[in-house]
Amino acid sequence: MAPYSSILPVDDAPLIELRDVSCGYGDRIILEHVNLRVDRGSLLALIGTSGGGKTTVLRLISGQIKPLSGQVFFDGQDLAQMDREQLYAVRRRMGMLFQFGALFTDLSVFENVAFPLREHTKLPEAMLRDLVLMKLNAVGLRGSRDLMPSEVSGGMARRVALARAIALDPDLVLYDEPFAGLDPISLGVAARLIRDLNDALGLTSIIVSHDLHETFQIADQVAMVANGRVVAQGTPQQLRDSEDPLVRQFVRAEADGPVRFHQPAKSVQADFGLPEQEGIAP
Ligand SMILES: Nc1ncnc2c1ncn2[C@@H]1O[C@H](COP(=O)(O)OP(=O)(O)OP(=O)(O)O)[C@@H](O)[C@H]1O
Repeated sequence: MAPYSSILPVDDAPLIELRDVSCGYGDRIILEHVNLRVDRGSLLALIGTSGGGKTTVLRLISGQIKPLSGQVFFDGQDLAQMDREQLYAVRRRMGMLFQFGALFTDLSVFENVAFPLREHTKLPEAMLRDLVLMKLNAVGLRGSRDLMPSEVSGGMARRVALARAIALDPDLVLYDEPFAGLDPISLGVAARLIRDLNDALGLTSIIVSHDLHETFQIADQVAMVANGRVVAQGTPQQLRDSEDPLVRQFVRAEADGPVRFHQPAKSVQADFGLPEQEGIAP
C-alpha cells in the first residue's frame, strides 16, 4: 500500500493511524479491529476501563508490540514494514513518559534531561547545555537544574520527566498516566503544561489517563477504549453528550451500566449460606 504521504498532502494525513488493528498477548486477544487516527498537532486522550487496552495502544504506536492483523502507520509509514534501523529512527521521533516517568535517582535534574541527548547525539557540551536549559525552562525548572530527584516534589519530578521526554524534539509524545499520584494543583499545572508544550513546540500528543476532568479540559479528541475496541472517538463535548450507554456510564462516573459493578459470582445467598430468596440483589 502506498504510504499516506504520497497520496495526501502531508498536513492532511494523520500522524498516527491504526487501521483495523487486532492484537494480543500470547493467545489472549486484547484489541479487535481497532481504528484510530491522530491528527498532526492535536492532543488525543485515551480513556476507558482498567485493563481495556489503552497502554497496549501506546505500545502498538511505539512499535513495542506488533499487531496480529491490520496496520499501524506513523507519518504514513507502516511500522510492520520497517526494519530495525527504521523503527529505531521512528522511535527517536517519539517522546515517552510512561508510568510515573521515573527519574534516574543518582543523576541530577540536569543530567536526567541530558540523558537522551548524550545517548542519541554527539552534541558538543556547550550546545547540549543550552538545549537542556531550554527544555528545563519550558517546564519552569531551569533554576532547579542542580537538584537531585530526591530533593524535588512529585509534581516537579513529573515536569523533569516531561522535559526529558521532549529533549530530542520529538514529533509525538506518548503519556501513560502522566497525572498519577499528583495533588490537584500539580495535576492542573502538569495538564496545562502538556497542552502548552504541545502547541508551542508543534507536537502531537497522546495521553492515557483516568483523570477525566483534567484530560477533557486539554484534549482535542477523546477516544474511549473498552471491550477490545475504540467504542467512541470525538471531541470532549461529543463524548459528554454521547447517548452510548457505555460512554455515558464512564464519562458520568455512574456506578452501574454496561460495565457491571459486580463481577460474575455465586449468589449472595450461596456464598453466605443463606436460604435462597427472590428479590435479593444482585
Ligand atoms: N505484557 C503483557 N502480557 C500479558 N498480558 C498483558 C500484558 N500487558 C497487558 N496485558 C493484559 O492486557 C490487557 C490490557 O492491558 P493494558 O495495560 O493495555 O490496559 P489499560 O487499559 O492500559 O489498563 P489500566 O488503565 O489499568 O492501565 C489487560 O488485561 C492486561 O492484563
